[in-house]
Amino acid sequence: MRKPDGKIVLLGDMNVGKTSLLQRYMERRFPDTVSTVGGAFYLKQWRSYNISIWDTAGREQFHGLGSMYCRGAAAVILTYDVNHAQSLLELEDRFLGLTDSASADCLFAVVGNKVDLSEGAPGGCGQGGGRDPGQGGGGGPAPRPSKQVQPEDAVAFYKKILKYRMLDERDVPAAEQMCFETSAKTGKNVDLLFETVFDMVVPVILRQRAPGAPQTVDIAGAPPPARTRSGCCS
Ligand SMILES: Nc1nc2c(ncn2[C@@H]2O[C@H](COP(=O)(O)OP(=O)(O)OP(=O)(O)O)[C@@H](O)[C@H]2O)c(=O)[nH]1
Ligand SMILES: [Mg+2]
Repeated sequence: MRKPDGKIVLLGDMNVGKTSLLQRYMERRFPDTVSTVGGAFYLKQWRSYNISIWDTAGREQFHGLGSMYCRGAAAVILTYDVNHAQSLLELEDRFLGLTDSASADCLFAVVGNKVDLSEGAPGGCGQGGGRDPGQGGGGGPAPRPSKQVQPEDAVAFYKKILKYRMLDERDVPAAEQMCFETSAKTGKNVDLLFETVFDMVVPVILRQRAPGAPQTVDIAGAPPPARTRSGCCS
């Protein structure tokens, strides 16, 4: 098997729909999923490039693996559930630090999944939460959760990522281009998400391959990340 030319990693809390998004894109379906153990990857041929896409486990017990999966990544897709505000906060608190091992010019996409659940919901009702509503219990239709995270919250988080990575807004794709709202269930914006990221990752791959390009730092034996990064998003 040919070695992948570049790597994309999906990160995010458990149950936000990382595996479902990947399966929707790669297999064109929305099957039942089980919570991911460790990680798994798909290979995608995009133009003449071979891209690996890594699905990681959101469960806390696998957290330590995250930075290993991110090592040398050309893009990271940070995923939350639009009906569960805590899942966006978790990206900042738990997952962003894992990207220290990614490529220096790694791209970031911020993805709010499960928009189908709150579409048409009357404002202010429901509790949101990480689990899908309507899975048994009670009679009659389950109330729709209210959408807890708005696009501007995702844009604000994207800007925090840039600050954390010490990147200038002028040197990276605009927040509006890299923040998506998706539904793995209906397929909404799923192709747009992955194909935008693939297109943007190609120049990163080319830069990584260019003669004289700085090589990805192997952090296996490296000291902890620079102090200046810790806590700058809070
Ligand atoms: N309604 C709806 N449900 C979704 C969507 N995406 C995922 N789900 C459901 O949410 C649950 C969790 O989905 P997964 O894809 O397994 O979540 P995950 O982020 O991979 O979770 P971990 O592997 O534990 O980190 C499953 O019951 C999915 O069917 C979506 O877009 N809409
Ligand atoms: Mg999963």
